[in-house]
Amino acid sequence: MQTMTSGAIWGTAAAILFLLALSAFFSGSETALTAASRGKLRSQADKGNLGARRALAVTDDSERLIGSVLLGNNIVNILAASLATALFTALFGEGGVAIATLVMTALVLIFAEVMPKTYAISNPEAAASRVAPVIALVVRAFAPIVSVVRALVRAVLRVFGVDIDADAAIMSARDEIVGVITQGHTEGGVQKEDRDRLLGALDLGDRFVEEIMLHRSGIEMVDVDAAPAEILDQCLASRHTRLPVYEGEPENIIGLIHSKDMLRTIDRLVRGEGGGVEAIAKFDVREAMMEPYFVPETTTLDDQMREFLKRHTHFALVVDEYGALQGLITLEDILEEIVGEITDEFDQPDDPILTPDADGSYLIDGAMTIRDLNRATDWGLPDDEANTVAGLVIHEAQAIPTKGQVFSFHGFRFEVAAREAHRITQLRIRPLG
Ligand SMILES: Nc1ncnc2c1ncn2[C@@H]1O[C@H](COP(=O)(O)OP(=O)(O)OP(=O)(O)O)[C@@H](O)[C@H]1O
Ligand SMILES: [Mg+2]
Repeated sequence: MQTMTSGAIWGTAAAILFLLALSAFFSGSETALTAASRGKLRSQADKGNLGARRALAVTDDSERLIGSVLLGNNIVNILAASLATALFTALFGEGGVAIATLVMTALVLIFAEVMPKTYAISNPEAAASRVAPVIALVVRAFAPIVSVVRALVRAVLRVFGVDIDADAAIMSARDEIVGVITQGHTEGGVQKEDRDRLLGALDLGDRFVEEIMLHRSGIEMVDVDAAPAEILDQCLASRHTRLPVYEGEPENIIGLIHSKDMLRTIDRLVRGEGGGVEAIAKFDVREAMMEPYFVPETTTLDDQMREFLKRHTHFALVVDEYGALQGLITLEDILEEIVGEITDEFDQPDDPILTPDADGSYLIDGAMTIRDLNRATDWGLPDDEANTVAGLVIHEAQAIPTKGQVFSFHGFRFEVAAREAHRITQLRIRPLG
């Protein structure tokens, strides 16, 4: 049996308590730093909170942070247990090991684990900001050891055929959100309308202007050289508020006329000096029009929406990489991807309401986009190969099918109902089984 002087006994007891306090610090820090919301820390850091900024920096490499904190925690726990064993063996002889195990388990569990972690979880951001400066030092001091540990772990796992790809395991926040939303699909959690809105908003960053723009063939525009009365008639007849102005050929857009600007200019001419109704003939669309706004067709919907909001405009002309006119897009078109069809007093809904025929099949316009169809019917047709329903059938058939041809794929039966020249204009679609 070893003996200890009473000084050594008190010294060892004090060291054990000190190590327990350190252990509590590590446990609490681990919980605080992993549970703290990075969003909240970011907003506090932006307001000038130095601790929050440090907490963000230290959690940046979470693998290194966890490695360092666990290393520190284990060193102090094991050292404390060893000291306790020595102390209790000196005091009680053979039974010391058992007593040390009991006492240390209780002390570590209560004071060095549960208590600090419970405290940290009650307000993780504040706790993280407070411990971050010290933990940053610990991480720096332990960096070499943690790197060695990390390499060892990987080497051993590789022996067992497990290859660690640090990035592969990490699910992006977006994927996680999509998972939660679509999970509701099967469990009846998130309603279809809410789901469509949420997924639509999440998808804006992955989708491009060219997918939803109105094709150039459908743009209503005015000829700058047309007679004033003709331009006025055209604006009055149009359902739209803004009409592009072209010169020479329709691809050559030189401006954009807003009905209100036109009204204002004509009002000035008619009611102004030497006015009268005849003065309308003096109307010059060049004077009333504004600069057109051109955007590349490869802009994401997310970027385009921000750009519209920033520029305080709603209307853009879409061009390809050579600057050739492709179509037009408005803010409303992008918002429709989130909330579904928007119509005003003059709009005509372009999404027909789909009603199935008696046999459960739908007659669908070939130009309808797959997304709109999926949205209207709650089907899951893939939209990565083609934009429109006709495009999907052509892609799958590897040819332009003739009227009456039938295909089955993706769990649906497609029948070509009408074809004009090289376009499939109508399809009859029915879910199989
Ligand atoms: N000159 C145009 N030619 C063809 N389609 C247009 C034209 N202007 C707008 N659109 C289409 O009309 C729909 C409604 O768009 P938006 O509400 O921005 O235009 P608006 O109703 O003419 O104008 P506002 O609502 O500002 O009075 C969109 O789908 C857009 O693509
Ligand atoms: Mg409108």
